[in-house]
Amino acid sequence: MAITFKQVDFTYQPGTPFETKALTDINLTIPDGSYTALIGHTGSGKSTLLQHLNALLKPTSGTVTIGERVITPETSNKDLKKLRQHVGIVFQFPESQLFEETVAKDIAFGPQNFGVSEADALKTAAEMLDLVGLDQSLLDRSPFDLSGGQMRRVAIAGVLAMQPRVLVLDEPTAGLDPQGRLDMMEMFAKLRRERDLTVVLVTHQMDDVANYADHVIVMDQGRVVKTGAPREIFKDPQWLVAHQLGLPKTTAFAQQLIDRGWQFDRMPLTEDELAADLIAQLPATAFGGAPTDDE
Ligand SMILES: Nc1ncnc2c1ncn2[C@@H]1O[C@H](COP(=O)(O)OP(=O)(O)OP(=O)(O)O)[C@@H](O)[C@H]1O
Repeated sequence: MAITFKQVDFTYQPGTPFETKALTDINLTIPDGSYTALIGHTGSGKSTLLQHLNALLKPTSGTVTIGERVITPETSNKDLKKLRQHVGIVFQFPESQLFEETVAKDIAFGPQNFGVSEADALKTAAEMLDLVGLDQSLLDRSPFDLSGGQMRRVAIAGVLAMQPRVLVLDEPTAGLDPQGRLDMMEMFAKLRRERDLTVVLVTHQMDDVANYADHVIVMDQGRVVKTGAPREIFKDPQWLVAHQLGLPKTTAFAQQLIDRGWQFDRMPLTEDELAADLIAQLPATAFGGAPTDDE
């Protein structure tokens, strides 16, 4: 499901001494089926933009088109249920929103709220638990007895239980250890493949952008300052620094080599790409020479 912003402005608390303009003239498209990363330094407007993706916030001016649905400043708060079902948002630290006495009930809560029978919602809960890589034996446990990583997966299962077509992730790996982060990111990649989802990832982790995203939106001071494929975004390290953004580790390493006279046909983004480029440039003897027929 594609999402398009046209000339969107958003102001918090307009007409008060606390008035803050958070979005200015946003024009962008999140392509259907894309894995879009939304990046920008603190306060650039990412969370504000994210809340427009399912009309939790409505533009102060301009339009947001989500699939067939057009949201304008005049859109009523009624009748947004379907939209909220289609666009599932996993907020930061989603485990803080768990509240039911069992994992199964917590995951089933959303569908039941949308009129699904208890039996069907519990069946969905079991399927979703599987989808997020947790064992069925957890269904009857209290969510508060689980580890932090498991709790987060349960919260994500609750969002997936609504069968969204767009999954929005706000810093989903915050607070996890490196292995937990990798597992979580791999889980989203698998979910996207298996469920044909459009994914929107808000992140400060440039490695995740390089490894997973196919489309990037860069924000600065409430404006979109660049959009493009990761390779396009990361090819200009000075521009990134000027916008207080880092480079993926692999790209930063390649940049150091470039500064020492190495050349790359393309800026390597992932470890695999860097390894392939380095091997191609090193003399075969560096690896003990190419095997001969005698060996
Ligand atoms: N509820 C609010 N009321 C008033 N101003 C707000 C509110 N939420 C955010 N802002 C302001 O809007 C601007 C954009 O903030 P936003 O949280 O969208 O940025 P962000 O890029 O998500 O930041 P971070 O990376 O720290 O999460 C900032 O100037 C912020 O202070």
